[in-house]
Amino acid sequence: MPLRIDVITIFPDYFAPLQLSLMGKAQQSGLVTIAIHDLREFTSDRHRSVDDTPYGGGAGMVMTPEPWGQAIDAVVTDQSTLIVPTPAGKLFSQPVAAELAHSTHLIFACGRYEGIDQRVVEYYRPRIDVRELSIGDYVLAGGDVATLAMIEASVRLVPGVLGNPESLVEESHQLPGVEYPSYTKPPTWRGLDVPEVLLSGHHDQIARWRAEQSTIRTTHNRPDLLPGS
Ligand SMILES: CC(C)N1CCN(Cc2ccc(Cn3ccc4ccc(-c5n[nH]c(N)c5C#N)cc43)cc2)CC1
Repeated sequence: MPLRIDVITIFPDYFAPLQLSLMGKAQQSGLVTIAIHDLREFTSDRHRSVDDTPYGGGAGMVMTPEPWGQAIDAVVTDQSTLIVPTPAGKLFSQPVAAELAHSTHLIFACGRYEGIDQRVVEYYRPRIDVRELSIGDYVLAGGDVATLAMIEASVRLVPGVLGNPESLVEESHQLPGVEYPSYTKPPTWRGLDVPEVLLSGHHDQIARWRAEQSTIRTTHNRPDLLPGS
């Protein structure tokens, strides 16, 4: 049963990259099907409007609920998970990507402006799994880029999508922290040599060196990922 993904957005062209590379191959192989829907196709007024002023005042505009209700109703099943990207969401992570990779049907609601009327989440929450997710503590102009990131992170974990599942095995067994530095040919480049140990063929020494390098990089770049932090 392929993973089905429906993306609802006012900028369908944002998702053209999903036809390329690994995501494109995943679709061609039938492991994943991805459909992009223009929210404005679900409006009923002449101007195809999707936003209005916020109740209670405040800056900007809020996306009105009805087009979202029409669009989600057009694709939803009882197996659906509705993902709503938002700065206020729970943090998206590799474990969440693994959960999404094993879903049956994902619907991504890509908001813009100041967000989507909260009643959309309130309406679907009693009916299907609804997840408000954020990809990080910085502010984007909408949910489209976040959706691209979450789709790529999740789809690469769908069994059969990655040509070399070995890289997933290594990724999953990796010690907490960031990965070690990687090198390839040539052995010397602009006077810089590949670390000698990597050319030695001593796999135990290579593994030890890589673990040390991971710890050094994690300590420097991501001390929050160190064990016990
Ligand atoms: C007081 C009141 C008027 N302010 C109202 C706006 N608040 C913050 C605010 C700022 C910008 C946007 C733009 N936007 C629209 C839909 C949407 C979806 C995701 C994201 C998003 N940003 N960063 C992430 N990691 C995200 C994810 N995932 C951003 C989105 C939405 C929301 C700040 C408070």
